[in-house]
Amino acid sequence: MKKVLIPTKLNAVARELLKDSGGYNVVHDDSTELKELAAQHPDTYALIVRSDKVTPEIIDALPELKVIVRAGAGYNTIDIRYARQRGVDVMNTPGANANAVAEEVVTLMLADARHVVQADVSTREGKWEKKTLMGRELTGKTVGIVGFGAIGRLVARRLAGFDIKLLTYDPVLSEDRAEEFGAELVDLPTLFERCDYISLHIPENDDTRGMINKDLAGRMKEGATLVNCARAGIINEDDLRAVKAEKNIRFLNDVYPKDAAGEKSVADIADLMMPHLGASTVEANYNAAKRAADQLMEYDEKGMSTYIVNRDVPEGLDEMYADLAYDLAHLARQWVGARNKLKMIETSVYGSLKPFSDWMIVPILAAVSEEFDRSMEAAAAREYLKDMGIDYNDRETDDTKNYGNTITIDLAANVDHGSLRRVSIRGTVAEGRLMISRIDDFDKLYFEPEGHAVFFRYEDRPGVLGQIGVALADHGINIDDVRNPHDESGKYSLAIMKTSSPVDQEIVDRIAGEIDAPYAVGITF
Ligand SMILES: NC(=O)C1=CN([C@@H]2O[C@H](COP(=O)(O)OP(=O)(O)OC[C@H]3O[C@@H](n4cnc5c(N)ncnc54)[C@H](O)[C@@H]3O)[C@@H](O)[C@H]2O)C=CC1
Ligand SMILES: O=C(O)CCC(=O)C(=O)O
Repeated sequence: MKKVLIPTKLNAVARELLKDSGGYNVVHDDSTELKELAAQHPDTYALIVRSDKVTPEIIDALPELKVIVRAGAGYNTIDIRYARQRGVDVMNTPGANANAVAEEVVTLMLADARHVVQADVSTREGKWEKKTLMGRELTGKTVGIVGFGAIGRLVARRLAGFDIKLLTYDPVLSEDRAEEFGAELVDLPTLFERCDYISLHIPENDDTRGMINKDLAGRMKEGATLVNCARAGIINEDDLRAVKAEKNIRFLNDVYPKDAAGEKSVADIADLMMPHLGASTVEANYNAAKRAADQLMEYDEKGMSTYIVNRDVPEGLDEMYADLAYDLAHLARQWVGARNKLKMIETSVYGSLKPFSDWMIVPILAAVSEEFDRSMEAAAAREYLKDMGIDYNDRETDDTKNYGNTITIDLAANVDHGSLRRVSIRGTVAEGRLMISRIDDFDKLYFEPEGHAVFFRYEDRPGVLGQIGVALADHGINIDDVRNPHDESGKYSLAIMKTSSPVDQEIVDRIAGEIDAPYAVGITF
């Protein structure tokens, strides 16, 4: 029998379903530390967790481990890359607890607007504070939802009865799809400027960490409300602190860097705090537990699952080329504007990579869309592109061009006034290193996508490189490497500089303004 370890408070339905199937020996213990349980049960085959941290140490302590099921949505607490290295599949149960979070968001908004917590305390104290506890109505307000996935969409539906004006921002959402939910698709700064309530429903990852920064918080309307029932890391807490008092912003919060008792660093800026209760309803706990057990049994029956979030590269493909596709697409995405709506992806795959051209959409999509992970499947990627209204074309390629094993990725995205911004980037692997060989008309670049870099495309003239160098130095940023090719016409130059530290896009944009560079990107590979 396969041993399943459930080291967390999870509805008993998971345990019962697995036991009843006759194939599993289930250890369900929510009072012992996971580390200790791992030491006691080294023969564990499957681990079912909630927000429990699954570190390399835990994975190493379980040599028989084959699968980890996250009974929930966010898997930022599981080291999925290390799990992959160890041949461990990781699944989540997307959507299973979405309604619970959506209801929590509405609860927080109303509770704050009507001072429910203070009113209860003061009335119990014998006070009668009708004047000071004057509330506000949610009806008719403008609400912005950042991240229009399972939870974001349910928040929209649950709030529909309040006759709100709904705005949303999600880089992979089409206008038509947003409209189906009665939402207007806008860019992130617009959403922050126009909304009375803003609710965050995005995953925490390398791209979203610290995303809610001084610039965005500073755009909020006086007295507007920010709700975070997603993950703590997506807000730059100090930036929010800096603008909160000045703008009289309300901040309603469910999530923290660590799921544990103790002082909370946001306590001084949060107007309402919950101990990560978003998914803590009887219904959600049941749904997520049942889904975890069902998915595990289905995985064992079929030997695979569409819910795996850390799938591997196909057999025969050198993983470096998957990394290359990812890096090329990552740069292309920044080039066309990370927040601009993507309209088209085209690829040309040459040489021995051709048999994998179909699959390459997986790392490409993972690089351009937060909703997609490199571990997902090509069929899911194509479904996803259709859903999002993104045209995808894997072009026929001609090997007589002698490009060797190269990949070209073209992206096009809508810019503000409805026109398209396009870029074409080609790369290869040489001497065991990833190489970017071409960006649009700038050829023979042989640039290694590693560390931090800035790119500026400008009309060629003397002195520009110096100007950029001085501007970076003003911010304490050192330049480690410089390329400065001209395009075929000789009219334009591309400054590529590797930098000692990341360069905020805000700084990049400022320098771009100074040197009149319409295309300017700061990136970390
Ligand atoms: N407080 C709680 O107890 C819970 C919190 N969560 C958190 O909520 C997050 C969202 O959950 P779901 O809606 O179920 O996930 P989901 O995967 O269905 O939706 C996430 C959405 O965010 C979008 N997105 C990704 N990056 C973005 C960006 N930079 N800007 C705007 N949109 C972006 C994606 O395109 C996607 O549509 C989870 O990742 C998890 O961290 C989830 C469940 C419970
Ligand atoms: O299981 C929980 O209580 C946390 C849920 C959550 O944050 C998630 O599903 O991402």
